[in-house]
Amino acid sequence: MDGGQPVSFVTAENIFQSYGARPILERVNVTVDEGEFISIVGASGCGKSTFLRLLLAQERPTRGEIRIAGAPPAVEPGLDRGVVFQKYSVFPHMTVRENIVAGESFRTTWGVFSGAHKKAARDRADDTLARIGLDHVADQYPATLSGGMQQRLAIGQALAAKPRILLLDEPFGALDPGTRLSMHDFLTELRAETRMTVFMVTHDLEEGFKLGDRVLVFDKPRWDPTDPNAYGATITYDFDARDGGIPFQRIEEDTHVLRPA
Ligand SMILES: Nc1ncnc2c1ncn2[C@@H]1O[C@H](COP(=O)(O)OP(=O)(O)OP(=O)(O)O)[C@@H](O)[C@H]1O
Repeated sequence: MDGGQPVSFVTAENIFQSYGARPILERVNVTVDEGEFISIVGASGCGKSTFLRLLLAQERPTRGEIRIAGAPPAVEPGLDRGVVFQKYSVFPHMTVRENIVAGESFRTTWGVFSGAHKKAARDRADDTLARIGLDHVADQYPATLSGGMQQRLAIGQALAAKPRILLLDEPFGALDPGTRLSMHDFLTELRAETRMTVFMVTHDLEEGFKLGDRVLVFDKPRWDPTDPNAYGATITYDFDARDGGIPFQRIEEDTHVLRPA
């Protein structure tokens, strides 16, 4: 913040991304303020996860530039950006507590703690586990936890490194509706505490509007029926979703983004 005004934190400027000759994203432009929660929706295969990978610097765009706090995103994982996927975000061979310690250790030079640092890291991990309601299963392995608990662990692990940006790729997609709702509350609380910037890909428009400050719709503005892969997707709508945003039904009518691909 600068004099009370939000300052652009993440910027995507004229991003194009192609795999071989196939365009996936084209002319993606967006500016995000620190602390905003950005939901990303769009048809399957339109490049939502690709956009997250660009933010993570796992890939470089074919054209255009991503900037985080004024600089290209660092290639090292886990320093300023934490990531959670629908599945497989935690280490199955580590206990719950070890997973949290591992999340924080991404901030260290070598990715490991030693001596007194290790003990302090375990204590901090126990605080985090109490915070996310998993202290009673600290010594268990992830496979023994429910889906909701595993995703809470994954989010706790991603937050242990104190990232400024949290990237969520359909984090609740595999959970039953009740667990999903309690995860919404959990994420809302965590966000109020940390004021982190969040990008969340979801197939659930209601979830996107409920949690997001803005909902970005990725879609193909140009479409060749004889060659569906001829053009890439871009951000076709950028909805203000604060205070409930625009009603779900209207989005569906206006954009058709949820039509099956
Ligand atoms: N490394 C890659 N090489 C070639 N093609 C890729 C690569 N990664 C992704 N793709 C293709 O790019 C397209 C966009 O993929 P992406 O996963 O970003 O879409 P998405 O919108 O996240 O889809 P979904 O909603 O189904 O998860 C897909 O057709 C995918 O097959």
